Amino acid sequence: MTWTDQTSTSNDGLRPVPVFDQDRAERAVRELLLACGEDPDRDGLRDTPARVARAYREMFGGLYTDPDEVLAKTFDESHEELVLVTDIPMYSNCEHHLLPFHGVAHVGYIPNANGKVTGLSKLARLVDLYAKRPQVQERLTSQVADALNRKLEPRGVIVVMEAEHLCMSMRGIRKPGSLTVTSAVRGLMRTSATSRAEAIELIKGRRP
Ligand SMILES: Nc1nc2c(ncn2[C@@H]2O[C@H](COP(=O)(O)OP(=O)(O)OP(=O)(O)O)[C@@H](O)[C@H]2O)c(=O)[nH]1
Ligand SMILES: [Zn+2]
Repeated sequence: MTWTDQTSTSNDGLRPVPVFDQDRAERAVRELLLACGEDPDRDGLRDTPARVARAYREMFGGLYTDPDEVLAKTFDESHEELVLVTDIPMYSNCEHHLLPFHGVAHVGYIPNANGKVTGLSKLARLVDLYAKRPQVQERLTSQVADALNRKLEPRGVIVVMEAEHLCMSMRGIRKPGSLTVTSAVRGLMRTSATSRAEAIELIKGRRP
């Protein structure tokens, strides 16, 4: 496991996790049900540990994929102005409560003078990949921006995410509908107020 941003370790905190351990996850879910006072052998729960484990394998699937592969293919296109994909649906899980946060991501970049651009779907793939990890929204936002910055060497990058955190809606402080907005800007998007304002205007402007 060599990719640069991979920081996950196994449960013992020592080794990187190369693959999802289905058996271990099933045992853990069974333990959790027992800890809650449930009977994991009753009809409705019998298949639940396996199901939950499979769901986690899918939801944390981004731990097992190299983000640089997503951006491996680039095109030479002489476009040196903003490329922006807005409203990319985003589902992640907060690493504090393992509860979902979900919303939309807006991802934009200004290609460099060589016009190195990537396929539009790759921006959404990148959001997906990083979202499918135990996350905090700030890190998710930065990781998408940093991956684009590293691989495309663009003149600027902007990533904005808006999400509702279920750990704030269905439990704890219980504020359904509250939105957390995070942004990460790199290069020209950080240094040029005009470039940043143009991108933010386009992100905001699509709303009625
Ligand atoms: N900064 C940040 N905080 C998050 C994110 N997702 C969840 N949290 C917060 O993580 C914090 C964890 O706080 P703790 O005090 O350790 O846990 P807690 O007792 O369950 O906190 P409450 O949610 O306030 O009940 C909470 O304030 C959550 O709102 C995130 O993506 N970014
Ligand atoms: Zn949380």
